[in-house]
Amino acid sequence: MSENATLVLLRHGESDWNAKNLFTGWVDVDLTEKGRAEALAGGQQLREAGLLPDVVHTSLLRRAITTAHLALDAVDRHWIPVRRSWRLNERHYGALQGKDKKQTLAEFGEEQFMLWRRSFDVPPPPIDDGSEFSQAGLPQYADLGDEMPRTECLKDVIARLLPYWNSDVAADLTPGRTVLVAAHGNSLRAIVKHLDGISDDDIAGLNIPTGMPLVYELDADLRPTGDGGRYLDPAAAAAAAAAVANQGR
Ligand SMILES: O=C(O)[C@H](O)COP(=O)(O)O
Repeated sequence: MSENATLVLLRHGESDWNAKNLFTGWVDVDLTEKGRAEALAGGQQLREAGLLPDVVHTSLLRRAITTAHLALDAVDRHWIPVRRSWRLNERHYGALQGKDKKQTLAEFGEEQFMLWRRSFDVPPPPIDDGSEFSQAGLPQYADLGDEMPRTECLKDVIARLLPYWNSDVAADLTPGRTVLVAAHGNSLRAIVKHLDGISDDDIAGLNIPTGMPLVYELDADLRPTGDGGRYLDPAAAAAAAAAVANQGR
């Protein structure tokens, strides 16, 4: 048995609002048919690579939960334990939730658009609790109290995600086991930044494609071995990540 643990990071398949090019954040939209197919394809990639998850962690958002279910169904691992946490949710996009990315770029210009979308520590304006795209009062977040975000930057995501990573995910990352984390573009950027030691400036250039497994072998200290994370289909992942980078243009 390997002395390493295997981590599989999987961003949800294309969502309804990904397809419409809308800022999504914590708005609980579903997958498109293309997104469902991406999730199944991600599971088939795991099967072909012989990667059989022993436990799965997801956010509380249906696009990640459904992606995990479809991918695990494709690899006959639908029966494994599942753990869910808001700490794996997508970055809360504040008052940008529901707004068109192209219109936002046109209205606020390149610098402000990129600051809100990809800077490390500049959050969008907070969302009003009365907004139709606010999550205030939803039962799944009832326990958050004052921790309930109204907007987040990537630094905020890292601060609320790492406690879960260091406790719940780390506890499952034992030698010889495979852990699937089905989450979101920015919560996975937070994990990759942590694992790869990417600087606060360089992280702006990292984009995660939908539905494509990113695999790490982690040592006993949960540090990546070898060359770090690897996509099972690197060429397709690079092309899809470039498309994510160009959203709004
Ligand atoms: O929440 C969203 O809008 C997307 O899932 C991530 O969007 P981004 O790639 O623009 O951060």
